Amino acid sequence: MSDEYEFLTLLRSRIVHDGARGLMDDVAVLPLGETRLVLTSDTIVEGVHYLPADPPADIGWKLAAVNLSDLAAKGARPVGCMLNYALSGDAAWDAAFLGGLHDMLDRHAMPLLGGDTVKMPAGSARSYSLTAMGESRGVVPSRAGAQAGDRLYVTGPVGDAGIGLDLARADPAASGPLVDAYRRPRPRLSEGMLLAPVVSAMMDLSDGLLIDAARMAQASQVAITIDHVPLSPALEKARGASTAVQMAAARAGDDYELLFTLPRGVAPPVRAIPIGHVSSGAGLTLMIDGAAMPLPERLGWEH
Ligand SMILES: Nc1ncnc2c1ncn2[C@@H]1O[C@H](COP(=O)(O)OP(=O)(O)OP(=O)(O)O)[C@@H](O)[C@H]1O
Ligand SMILES: Cc1ncc(C[n+]2csc(CCOP(=O)(O)O)c2C)c(N)n1
Ligand SMILES: [Mg+2]
Repeated sequence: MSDEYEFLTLLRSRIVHDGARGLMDDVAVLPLGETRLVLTSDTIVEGVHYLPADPPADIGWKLAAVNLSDLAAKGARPVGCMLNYALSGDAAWDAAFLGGLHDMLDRHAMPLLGGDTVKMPAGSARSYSLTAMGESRGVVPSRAGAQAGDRLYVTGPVGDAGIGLDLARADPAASGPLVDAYRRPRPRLSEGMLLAPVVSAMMDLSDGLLIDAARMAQASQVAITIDHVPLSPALEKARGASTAVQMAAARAGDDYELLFTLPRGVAPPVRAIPIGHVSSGAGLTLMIDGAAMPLPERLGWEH
């Protein structure tokens, strides 16, 4: 059991408010008059979520994108956010970070409303947090609604960011679509809004397809089978499409695509790739090229 899983289990035992969704979802949801407030908070840590040599504008972009992605997963419209910032000691670096943060926020009309600024002890790794608020006037899909018989989809291929991270680690000046997928993820907000009214369950892919699908199965109390690991042309060109490459892509994380289920016979209203199905029971099955694969001990990212 990971430290994170153990801590979340402890937190869950103390949760009493319905708005927390049992801490089994991407967000909290608070009814507010006619609408629902959708709340999420994500932190990125130097050396854990980004590389110290990553360009500051990309780090700011990524902080905004990972938070917006949780709103996308619930079909929420961004309404505002709060930033917790640790000064770098380099004013130009801080300005570039804010430039990238605002690039991403502006694309989705997300106003920055406030926050807090601190200084860290010299030499300590830095971390940045954003709390994002969205609103929804319709259904806010959860991870828990997948039903036996549903089909499983993803809004795009997985694994690009994982290879992008390897490339950026090897050469901080590396560029191209895979490095971009790692440094400049694109949260699927318009897709999420179109999907929210029709899906039975939805979440974003941050920790890896396998672990996130296993979480959806657990929250929905169903079994999920993945029979296709979708790879991008760029990834196939760089690494091929062997079983090992597909397995790595399914565990890599940082994808920020939407994973969702639809009743059989309902066509997705956005471009999406069918990757499996839901059945009664529990747990996750992975098929690659028609063969059931033993699941790796670690399905994805867990702290
Ligand atoms: N320190 C914490 N205090 C209270 N709730 C927490 C804490 N950490 C996580 N949670 C809650 O646990 C649930 C799962 O969180 P998790 O971070 O795994 O989801 P996520 O934000 O979708 O994932 P990711 O961080 O990979 O984007 C959410 O409801 C989240 O609000
Ligand atoms: C330098 C560096 N090393 C590894 C990774 C990969 N990674 C770290 S945490 C995480 C899941 C999301 O985190 P959380 O669940 O905390 O939101 C992923 C995919 C990275 N992005 N940067
Ligand atoms: Mg999420």
